[in-house]
Amino acid sequence: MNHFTNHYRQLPSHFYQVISPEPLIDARLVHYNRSLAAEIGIDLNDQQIRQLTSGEAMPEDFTPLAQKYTGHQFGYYNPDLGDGRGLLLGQTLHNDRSWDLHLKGAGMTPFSRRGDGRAVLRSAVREYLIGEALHYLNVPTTRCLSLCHSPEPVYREKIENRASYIRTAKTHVRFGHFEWLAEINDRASFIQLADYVIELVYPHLADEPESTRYAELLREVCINTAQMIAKWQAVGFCHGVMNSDNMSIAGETFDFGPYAFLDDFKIHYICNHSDSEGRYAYSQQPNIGLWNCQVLGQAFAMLLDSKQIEQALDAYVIHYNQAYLQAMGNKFGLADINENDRDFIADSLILMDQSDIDFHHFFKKLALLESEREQQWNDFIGDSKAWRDWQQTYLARTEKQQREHRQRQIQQQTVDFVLRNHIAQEIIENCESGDYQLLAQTMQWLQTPNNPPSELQNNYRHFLEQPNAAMKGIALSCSS
Ligand SMILES: Nc1ncnc2c1ncn2[C@@H]1O[C@H](COP(=O)(O)OP(=O)(O)OP(=O)(O)O)[C@@H](O)[C@H]1O
Repeated sequence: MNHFTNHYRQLPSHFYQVISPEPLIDARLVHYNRSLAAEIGIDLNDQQIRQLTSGEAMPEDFTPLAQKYTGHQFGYYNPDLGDGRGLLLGQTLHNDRSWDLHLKGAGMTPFSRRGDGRAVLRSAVREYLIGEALHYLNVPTTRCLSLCHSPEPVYREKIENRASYIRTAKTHVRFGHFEWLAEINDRASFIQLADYVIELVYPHLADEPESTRYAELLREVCINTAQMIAKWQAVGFCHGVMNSDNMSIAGETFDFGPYAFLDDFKIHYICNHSDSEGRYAYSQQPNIGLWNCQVLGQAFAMLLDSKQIEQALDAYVIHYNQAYLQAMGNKFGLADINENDRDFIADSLILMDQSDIDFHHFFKKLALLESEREQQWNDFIGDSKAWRDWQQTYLARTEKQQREHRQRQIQQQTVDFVLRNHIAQEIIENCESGDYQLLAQTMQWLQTPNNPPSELQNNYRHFLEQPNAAMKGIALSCSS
């Protein structure tokens, strides 16, 4: 039995505008994420979820509303943001937990500015897939529950099909919500929002005295953000649009732009074609995470002194560095990971960058090094002095480790099925032609990225191999 509500409505009324979604015409249900539905206690049937996702009908306990927020986009403050094409329907309550349900592509709102309030199938499918991919890679993330497709034309750079989808998150409160309340100097509302976030996401802080509660909140948000970004780096995920309105206060990966997983390892890889200066390049993600936390810290100056803010930002740096070292050390199969390994990891990545080596395949082959199949490693890495030297360093670093342990450790971190852009593109094209089968299969396959089922290995071998040059860098436009 579902328990729906919309507790965001407890907050002051200038936080949102209540709006009805604009239903999709002739909407078809593309997919219903039943494993997520089971986790969060949703027992709607196919017809009900189609009606909800298309905006045709919804349980009466929901109150769709567009949230007001602001944020820094590409480094510049934009005061005019808010949900321009999505509505927070409300929450489902299950096992003493609350999950936001947000309908994206729901039509125009007072925050639409020059936009049409719509989402297109292409970007909807991409967001749908990546939430699952990251979730099963153990990266905190928002995920999608259901997706609808309509033949209604929507103009982007060409005519596309309209779509709408339900996104779930611990909360849809973004860094930008707090930036907005600081900008309008609304201290009382700021405290209300901070307490709302604590109750929902950081309930262990609820009993802290006021003098430390909000400092702790900022510190924990910084730590969660740092740990999330360390995981992005380790799985080779590039977000693409790390604007502060796209940063979740819960530390979940949120609002994916033209994201990508790395193919050939390029430290400064830029997945967003609009990002001409590489602000959001792979190498920049940790620093931009800190930059966004600084922006959030400035907003929290409403309640905190500069020392408290500095401590929170210091916590970001400390926790990022710890989490990154641990995750990358694991990836290289190192035991007793310590500070000395930091240079080894950095040097290894520089060499990979110079050698045009596929990020994911590198680790797969590394697991074979020193085994009876070592030839495969040599064939993969090629015969160069730089790599022979590297191999010596690596073998010296790992010589006291049991070979089987090291291999198992690497294999546990190695991803065989990576949601590369060419895979997403093939699925999008199938969906656009009305065939949703491959999307459904992929949603299954993403659940075991380290252990691809034989069906995937037999029928979609090109999903598991390094993409060829033609498939690399598929130009995925930023317009969504
Ligand atoms: N087609 C559109 N119509 C109206 N507003 C839009 C449209 N596309 C984006 N926006 C608005 O522009 C701003 C930035 O867009 P961005 O792409 O970061 O968000 P989004 O993907 O639309 O939504 P979310 O952040 O909830 O995932 C947001 O305020 C968003 O609502």
